[in-house]
Amino acid sequence: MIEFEDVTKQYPDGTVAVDKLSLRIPSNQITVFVGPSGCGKTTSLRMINRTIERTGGTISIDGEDINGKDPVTLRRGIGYVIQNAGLFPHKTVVDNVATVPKLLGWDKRKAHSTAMELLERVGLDIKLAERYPAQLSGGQQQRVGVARALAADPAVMLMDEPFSAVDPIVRHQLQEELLRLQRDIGKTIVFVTHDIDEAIKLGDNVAVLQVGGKLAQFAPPAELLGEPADDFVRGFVGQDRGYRALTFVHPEELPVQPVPDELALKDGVPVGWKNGSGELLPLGAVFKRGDSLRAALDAVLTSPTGCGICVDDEGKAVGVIDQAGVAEALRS
Ligand SMILES: Nc1ncnc2c1ncn2[C@@H]1O[C@H](COP(=O)(O)OP(=O)(O)OP(=O)(O)O)[C@@H](O)[C@H]1O
Repeated sequence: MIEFEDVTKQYPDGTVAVDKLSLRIPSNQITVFVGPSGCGKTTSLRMINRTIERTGGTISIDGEDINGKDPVTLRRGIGYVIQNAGLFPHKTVVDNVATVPKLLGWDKRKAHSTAMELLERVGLDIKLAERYPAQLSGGQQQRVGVARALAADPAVMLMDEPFSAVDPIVRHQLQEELLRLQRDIGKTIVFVTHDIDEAIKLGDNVAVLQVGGKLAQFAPPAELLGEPADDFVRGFVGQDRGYRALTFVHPEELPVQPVPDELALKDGVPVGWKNGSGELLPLGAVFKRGDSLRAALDAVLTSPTGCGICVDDEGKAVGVIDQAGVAEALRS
């Protein structure tokens, strides 16, 4: 656990970036700091690895005050990922990832093989390992940044707007990858973003900060959407929070109907909706059994027939649901 107790940061020019911040960041979970520009997210994050020194209060990791530790030793146990990845431009991808293990004195071969394993783990094509960062896309660079931060197997990872500079589709992929990776590695991750959707998607807990580094609310996403603590949080989480809250509703069994004849299938996989003249209309979004009500509703809303398609893990159609079915699940 990382604990902030009355933590304050006043910069030399008098700016109070963080004001008496107290919160407990649970181990092995993702905690997101979110809030408007200038509210002190980055300052709060960087005080954890002491790349910014606080001016008041205490921060402890697993009960140990971080001020009692040598900053260099402290940082070795804490991975750090930033926007634009911050890779060394003159080192190849694999050497970027192997840098910290080599600094820790691992032999070259072990550092190299660990780096290759990590690149695979973050979903990077290992054919890219000998390239230089400038020869990668933004999304690929971010994956390398994550692999590099994981290289020394730190218990804690700090991630400062790591996915902000990539386009929405790549951003979505990187978010999914992070969640998948976290299911395996279970690190204590502190993640900074100004995007409430990203916070809700990634966070086990979300800390909403107000300008001046004041904590407005610290809660799991469903609670944040369902019970915003005040008008500031309500405004920040947005107008459609009711719809977003559906992300956290996972009905045991959605009332799925059998696959109708109008749905054209190839080897069981839906390929389009047949209209009266035998043409195929494009499919909308599909959802899987066990997905949230938001996914089911999205499938209904994007389907040309008003029927959302439910698929299994292999993408084969197992049934459909219409608006009435979603409404029924909402009521139950
Ligand atoms: N070195 C500095 N000297 C003086 N003030 C600073 C310094 N660094 C940051 N600040 C101020 O501290 C406040 C918090 O900054 P911080 O970067 O932590 O906010 P943030 O929430 O991460 O913002 P953003 O989302 O825009 O990156 C801001 O008012 C900022 O101008």
